[in-house]
Amino acid sequence: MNKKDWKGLKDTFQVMLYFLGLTNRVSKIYIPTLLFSSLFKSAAPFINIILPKFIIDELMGQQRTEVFVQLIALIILGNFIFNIINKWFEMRVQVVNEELIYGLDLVISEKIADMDFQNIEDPEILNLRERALFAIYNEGAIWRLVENLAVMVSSTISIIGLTALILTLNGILIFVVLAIVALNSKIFMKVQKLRYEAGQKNIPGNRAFGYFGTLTSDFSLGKDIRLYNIAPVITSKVQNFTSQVVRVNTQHFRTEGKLNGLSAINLQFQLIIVYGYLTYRVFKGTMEIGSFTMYASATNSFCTSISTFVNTFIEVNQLCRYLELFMQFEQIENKSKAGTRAIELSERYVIEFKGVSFKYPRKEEYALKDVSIVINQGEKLSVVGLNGAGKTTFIKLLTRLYEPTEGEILINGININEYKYDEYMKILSVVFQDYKLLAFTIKENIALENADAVSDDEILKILKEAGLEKDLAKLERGIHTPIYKQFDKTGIEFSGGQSQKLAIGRALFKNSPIVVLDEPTAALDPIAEFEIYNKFNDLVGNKTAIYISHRLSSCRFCDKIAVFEKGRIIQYGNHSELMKFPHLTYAQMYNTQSQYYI
Ligand SMILES: Nc1ncnc2c1ncn2[C@@H]1O[C@H](COP(=O)(O)OP(=O)(O)OP(=O)(O)O)[C@@H](O)[C@H]1O
Repeated sequence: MNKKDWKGLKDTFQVMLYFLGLTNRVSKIYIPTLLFSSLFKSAAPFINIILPKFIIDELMGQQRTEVFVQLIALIILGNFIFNIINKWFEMRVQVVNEELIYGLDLVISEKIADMDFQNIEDPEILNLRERALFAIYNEGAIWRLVENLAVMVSSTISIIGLTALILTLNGILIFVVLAIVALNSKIFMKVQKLRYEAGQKNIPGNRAFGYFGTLTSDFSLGKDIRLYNIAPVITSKVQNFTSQVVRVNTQHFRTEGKLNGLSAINLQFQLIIVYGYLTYRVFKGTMEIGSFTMYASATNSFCTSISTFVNTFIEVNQLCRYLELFMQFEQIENKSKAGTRAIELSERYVIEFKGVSFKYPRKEEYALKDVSIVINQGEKLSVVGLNGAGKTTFIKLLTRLYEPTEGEILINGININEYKYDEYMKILSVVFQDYKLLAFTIKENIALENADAVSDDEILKILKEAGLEKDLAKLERGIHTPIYKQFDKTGIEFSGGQSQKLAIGRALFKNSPIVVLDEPTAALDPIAEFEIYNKFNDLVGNKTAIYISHRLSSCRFCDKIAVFEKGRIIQYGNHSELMKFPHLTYAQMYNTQSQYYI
């Protein structure tokens, strides 16, 4: 074995240990169940190897009926008991398998939900995730690994027992079998390599199937699919990918078939040698028929066990290559949650951006450049600017979805990254433009994890403040009405404006000292917008509030306005201060919009 082989073996063991640990974390009984099942399986075949020898010896020798009947009864009873216990083990293995699969699903979902947001958008990490999940879901790599390890244990036990048995006859037979197995293992390795290569070639095709599969079941795309007649485009793309996958698989299975045929021929050679030798011994009179049967079947079982062991080991090695990707994915560091400082609960939270610049991952240009601003406790700040000016990015940094490339963001003089992530999230209520409602009831959408602990009246009060009172009055089940129809056909589909009010209600319910609304009124009609803004100062009270809006009329409610352009703050002040400069951006934007209102 050269240095590279040793390293490969070391990596394989590392991956194996990692996944055994992970499996044990997910299900404590999985490994013991599989292990006992394998131990049992490896011991049982000995009944059918050793007992027939005594039956044949008896038939060829003294032919005592009672001994013959006893031996037959023993073999039947032995097999009966073995089968019953084996079935029980199979059933248990199936149950624990399910438990493991669900548990691993949960581990993967938690990892994805817990990942730094910027990683979710990073194409390299997306690619790694894709390949890691492909190994788990399409290749079933984790459970195959554990199952294979159990098979290796059971075949090792069989090999030890059978070697002892065969050595009582002729040690050379063992070498004959080993030589054939070595030859067939080479073939098996080649088959595995081809399978891996075919799998890798099929990844783009499988990814496309996954994508197109979700397209057709994505309810939100239903309208576009019908109105733009997208279905034929999807079908033709799927057909393209199908023929690509079929081409790769046809070529692969053709080669695999030839190699498997070669391996079958090798096995015939082994049979000829073993049976030839045993027959020679019988003819020479140095072996009885009973022993002939026992040794023939022991040598066959030895060959099967050793092939199983070697092939399983090769497969484990291959699986570890797949699983390494998952290991890398699971070990991606979670930087945004590294803070350890407790947030001091206070009435005052002063936010400060100090020379903050930011580039999105793998982007050359700055989305924010040298932004410095102080937002005092209770202040209402309006953030305005043209599309792409950097307004949402400003909020994404404040909410720790991304970290500044340069400069820092402070709250009460301390870098926000130092605060414990969960505690920091509690001081912020944010409604983004692309907020999402869930297929839960209205109450659950508002109160989320606290839904059971909160009274209906509290929720109704919030929804009234958010302007949804009249809409709720029309619903038979009120706040217990489910949204969307995924789980309940009487679920409702809110309009854009109603959904937005609900999302605002969710932010109000959170009752955090800092409220951020990123274009909160975009989907609202002018009357609802007027009502929300009129009421908003009351709703928000003395909380700090940051509003991003394209409707500049809303800025008049705010203490300060920050005008963004190309990632920089180019103007800052209140409405009347900024209107004093008619040739600058704010006044021009305001005047242009007000022309349309008049
Ligand atoms: N996830 C992202 N990855 C790469 N670039 C991005 C990403 N999100 C935004 N950008 C870029 O960063 C810049 C600022 O975008 P941002 O969304 O902050 O603008 P905005 O002022 O909120 O725009 P809008 O008014 O359209 O919502 C734009 O050039 C945009 O293309």
